Amino acid sequence: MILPQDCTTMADVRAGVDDIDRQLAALIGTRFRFMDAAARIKPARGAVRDEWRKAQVIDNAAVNAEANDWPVDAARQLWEHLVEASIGYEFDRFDERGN
Ligand SMILES: O=C(O)C(=O)C[C@]1(C(=O)O)C=C[C@@H](O)C=C1
Repeated sequence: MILPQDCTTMADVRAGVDDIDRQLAALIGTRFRFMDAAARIKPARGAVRDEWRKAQVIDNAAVNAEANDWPVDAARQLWEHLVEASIGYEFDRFDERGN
């Protein structure tokens, strides 16, 4: 894969971005498989949304962004959406259990 510092055209840049996005999609897919597991393991529907853990996950995302040299505010916004999407998905999977 081409490195950012080696890009000389926008085609190079976009090929790099598309490759990164494919990798992100695979990782996010694996993250959603953990939501399948959470929906299977949690004892009650009321446990699906956990605001304390949500705050911890978003704080972790901010620390990880800073460690990898990208904007902390962007990380907080992205993970806010990611965790809310995960919660919605987890509710759907939990409700499929039927108990
Ligand atoms: O840690 C959990 O309890 C999860 O179900 C995972 C997760 C997340 O997306 O990281 C999703 C829902 C909870 O509100 C908190 C965090």
